[in-house]
Amino acid sequence: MTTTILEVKDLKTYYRTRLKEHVYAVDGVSFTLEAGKTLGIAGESGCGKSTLALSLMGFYFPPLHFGSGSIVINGTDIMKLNKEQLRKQVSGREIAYIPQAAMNALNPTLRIIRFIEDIMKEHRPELSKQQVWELAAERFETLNLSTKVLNSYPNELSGGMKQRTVIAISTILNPKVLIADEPTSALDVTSQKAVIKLMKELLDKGFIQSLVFITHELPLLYHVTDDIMVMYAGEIVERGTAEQMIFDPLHPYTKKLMGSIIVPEEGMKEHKLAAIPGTPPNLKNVPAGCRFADRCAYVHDECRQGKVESRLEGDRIYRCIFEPGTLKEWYANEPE
Ligand SMILES: Nc1ncnc2c1ncn2[C@@H]1O[C@H](COP(=O)(O)OP(=O)(O)OP(=O)(O)O)[C@@H](O)[C@H]1O
Repeated sequence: MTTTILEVKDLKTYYRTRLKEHVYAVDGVSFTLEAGKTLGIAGESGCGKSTLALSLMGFYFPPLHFGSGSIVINGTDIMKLNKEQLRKQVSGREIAYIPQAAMNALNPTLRIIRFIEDIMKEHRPELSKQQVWELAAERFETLNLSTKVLNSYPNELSGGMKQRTVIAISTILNPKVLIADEPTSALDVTSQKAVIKLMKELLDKGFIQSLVFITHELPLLYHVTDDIMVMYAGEIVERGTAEQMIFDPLHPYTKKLMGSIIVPEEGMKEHKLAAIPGTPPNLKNVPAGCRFADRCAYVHDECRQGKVESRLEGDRIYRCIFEPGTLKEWYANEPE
């Protein structure tokens, strides 16, 4: 039996700029995440991935605003909670977020244990300092991280160790969902592997129940996640298993994104996002029809006529007016 941990329905969030313009960064996003599953989110820069992560955490601080929709975590619609309830009951406990470059944001004047003490002061005030130390040491040992780290200052740690430490701290309360935003970028390959191993261990040991992994490193998603969701201009344009999305994409944008990864043998080539000609639309004023139309090699007049809704194809979802058979025929006839 599968248990749904996170259910997002038609979520719309936006930035209000100083000029009072609205940037519709998350524009009608719906998806679910089951216990034990990992979900990758891919897409070019500016497509709304980080804003989606912030929105799922309930981090609505100007200029980011909630528009509409629901975010149900473990049965609770967090948008029905007030800020205080969100901070105490949800953040870190139900869902934890590791933002981009989080490891560089650690206060350099504090020892690592202090960050854990601060979390516990808020969430487990009954614990003594000694008990917090024991709890932290046990967690670090279980995750094969040296307990010496707890007495270190952030700048005494290597980049990879700092990132693993941030992950261990962020998951100390056993959140149901961990959202990691580009957790391996800026790390060398060995450290990337160690970070991914750590996240898998967190899942295997039940310290987290599901993982959302945001990255540009598409080969990483293939190895790390069960499913991949592709975002374009604030919308989900396709979701499927990692295998389907990489080797058998339906949406022309996914096809372009995954285009450079076509090596089915042992592992994958270490390719980054293939550059796609053109730029995503301005999210202050998105086109009425398909948002990818201006950059799509298969665009037809119908693509620009009205909003394109998501379609269900078997167990996958995609947002294009054309049938899978038509798209696949076009792709098959494409010159290599
Ligand atoms: N503080 C802000 N004020 C106004 N617009 C913003 C703000 N932060 C982000 N945006 C806009 O929101 C949109 C989505 O940005 P977001 O950072 O979520 O994209 P992303 O896919 O995570 O990109 P990246 O991979 O570069 O982090 C972009 O158009 C961006 O310019």
